[in-house]
Amino acid sequence: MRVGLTGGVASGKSTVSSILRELGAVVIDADQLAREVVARGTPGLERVVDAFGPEILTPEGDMDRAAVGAIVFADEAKRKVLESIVHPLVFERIIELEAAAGAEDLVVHDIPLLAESGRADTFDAVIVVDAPTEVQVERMLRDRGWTLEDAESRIAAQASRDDRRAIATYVIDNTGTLDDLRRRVTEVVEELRPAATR
Ligand SMILES: CC(C)(COP(=O)(O)OP(=O)(O)OC[C@H]1O[C@@H](n2cnc3c(N)ncnc32)[C@H](O)[C@@H]1O)[C@@H](O)C(=O)NCCC(=O)NCCS
Ligand SMILES: Nc1ncnc2c1ncn2[C@@H]1O[C@H](COP(=O)(O)OP(=O)(O)OP(=O)(O)O)[C@@H](O)[C@H]1O
Repeated sequence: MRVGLTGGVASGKSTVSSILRELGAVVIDADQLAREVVARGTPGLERVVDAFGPEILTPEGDMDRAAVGAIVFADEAKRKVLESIVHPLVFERIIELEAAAGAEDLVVHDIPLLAESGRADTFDAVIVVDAPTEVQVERMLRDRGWTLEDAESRIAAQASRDDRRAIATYVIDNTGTLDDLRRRVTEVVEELRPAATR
């Protein structure tokens, strides 16, 4: 069974992914793949440098993620350029990893931009991690050291909460404690598992 997992920035997707892994799911993480395809020395990074200039490299030759983030979350056209390089490479890797998963596995695709992609209906079910905007902002400021402007520009670059909830088979509300979250994720997996073995 293939399940899409999405949620706004800092809604708690990665936390839900780790709980799902502990519960035995195979998780394919688009954010992680988006890092791998532009790792030091890759053709992907070369294309990003061609588009954005060598100033987006650190002295060690890695992509300076904070610098690229500052550029693309302030300018939609530049964000589209970056996405046009990174997304097809991520998509290729997703296909490869999916082919390697067992037919009986619960395969969860953690895709931050699933609502934006128009691909939600290619999954057997979609889990949306949901938290009010104020909670997302509070977590970004508290845990990532971002400024209010950084936080708001990422939220502005994403689909609305309503757009995400509209594609959900299951909404996981993440306004409570981590224990509440774990309970809710376990409940959703219990509902998914019988469907997976049918
Ligand atoms: C701009 C980059 C370099 C910033 O890196 P940084 O380490 O600060 O953030 P990270 O990659 O960990 O992403 C954190 C969160 O930001 C949000 N985000 C990332 N890219 C985008 C985007 N293109 N549009 C909207 N939100 C985004 C997501 O909620 C994501 O979970 C990086 O996010 C990137 O390469 N983005 C383009 C690729 C992409 O679209 N990735 C998202 C899904 S594949
Ligand atoms: N229920 C919760 N209570 C308190 N903190 C939480 C809760 N859920 C998640 N967090 C914290 O909020 C932050 C954001 O969570 P997480 O990294 O899982 O979000 P994300 O949706 O994966 O973010 P991104 O879109 O940036 O990848 C993390 O520091 C995480 O530990």
